[in-house]
Amino acid sequence: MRGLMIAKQRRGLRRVEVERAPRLGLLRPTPTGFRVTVRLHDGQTPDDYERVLDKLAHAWRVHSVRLVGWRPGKVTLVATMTDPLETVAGGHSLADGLLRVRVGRLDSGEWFVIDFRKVPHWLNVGATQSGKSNLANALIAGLAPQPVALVGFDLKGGVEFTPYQRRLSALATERAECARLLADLVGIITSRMALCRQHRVKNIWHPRLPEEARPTPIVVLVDEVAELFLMADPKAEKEEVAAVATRLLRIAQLGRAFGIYLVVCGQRVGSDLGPGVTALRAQLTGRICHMVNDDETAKMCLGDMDSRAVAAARQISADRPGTAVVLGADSRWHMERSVHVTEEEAEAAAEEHAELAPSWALLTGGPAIEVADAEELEQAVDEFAAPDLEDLPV
Ligand SMILES: Nc1ncnc2c1ncn2[C@@H]1O[C@H](COP(=O)(O)OP(=O)(O)OP(=O)(O)O)[C@@H](O)[C@H]1O
Repeated sequence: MRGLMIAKQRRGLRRVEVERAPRLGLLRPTPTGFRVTVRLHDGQTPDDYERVLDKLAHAWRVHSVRLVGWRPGKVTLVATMTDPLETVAGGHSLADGLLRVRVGRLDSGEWFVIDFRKVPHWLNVGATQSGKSNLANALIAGLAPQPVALVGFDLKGGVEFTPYQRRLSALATERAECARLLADLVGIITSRMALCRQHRVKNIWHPRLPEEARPTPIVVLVDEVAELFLMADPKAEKEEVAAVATRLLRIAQLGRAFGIYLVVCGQRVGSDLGPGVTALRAQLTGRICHMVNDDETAKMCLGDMDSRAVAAARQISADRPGTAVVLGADSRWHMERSVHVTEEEAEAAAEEHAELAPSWALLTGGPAIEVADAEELEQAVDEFAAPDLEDLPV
């Protein structure tokens, strides 16, 4: 490792960089390798370690080394002896508490948990055969036994989500149907707002809201999102696309507080699809980038947070489907591989828990509450809602 030293010269003092051995603390074993705290030399920062993790892995003869945390003057490194993503075993319950699903393993060996209450909306991107549907299967299998309503928007003509229909509260397979379901979902938000207002709480999870009044959380899975925005005949379709885009954006902006969560999957989410997609993408803070065909798509998915994340996504190989770069609750990026969940397994889970699917009528009817001032309520929705899509930057 490089450190800074003050070197004496004939005409004064000069700072020079020198190679210095890391000051390692005790090695503590983990299930997949070891963890160690390193004291930084004067002038070193955690970034100096981030830059040489590959070199450390070779020097220590381990599969990988990751920097998992730092305190002033110290960094903590985790070394993994073998590749934990080689195979990710299933065969256990994926549900991990309300609205939490253990969908895969991180390269640190820990579970990759999608926790909707921490990160409400997710973007799941990847080329064909990269593992997007497998991740959706894992989510369905993990959410099916939970008291959660599931809604499918399947723009592949229904081939993705129809097998799970008995556990879904609603399924839309065409854009016009999606527009109607989205309008219903905005209506659900409106009535949940009224409920929260009545109980003087800011969200449906507030302890002051009586348990019996707490509405069922809804997870909305959207497959092939580009199909919602592509227009063969802009003149005829513009209005419908704008309605879909505005409603989706409203749900993304307001959903968290009112228990509506989005998982948006697709091969492309580029701004070429229109300003609605750009605005929607900004609201989807959880990111999952499977193998993609170009840098642009990886950047669109992962943002410009860290060029190393984009480079890592571009290195995912086609013979490792289900592998992805993920960005979640801790705002750091990780390599992940999802648990392999076949369509048959997800379908079996959906069948087994079909009785947990609340009917759409029940969800849209909402609890019996008085809307004191419907006009004011509408106004509140508008206040939070999306700006005019025409005005959004592409
Ligand atoms: N984690 C995994 N482990 C092992 N195999 C996997 C994993 N994830 C996906 N696969 C396999 O890779 C193949 C492609 O996966 P999947 O259908 O999920 O990709 P996709 O991105 O949805 O593709 P498409 O867009 O073409 O529908 C499938 O045969 C699937 O079983």
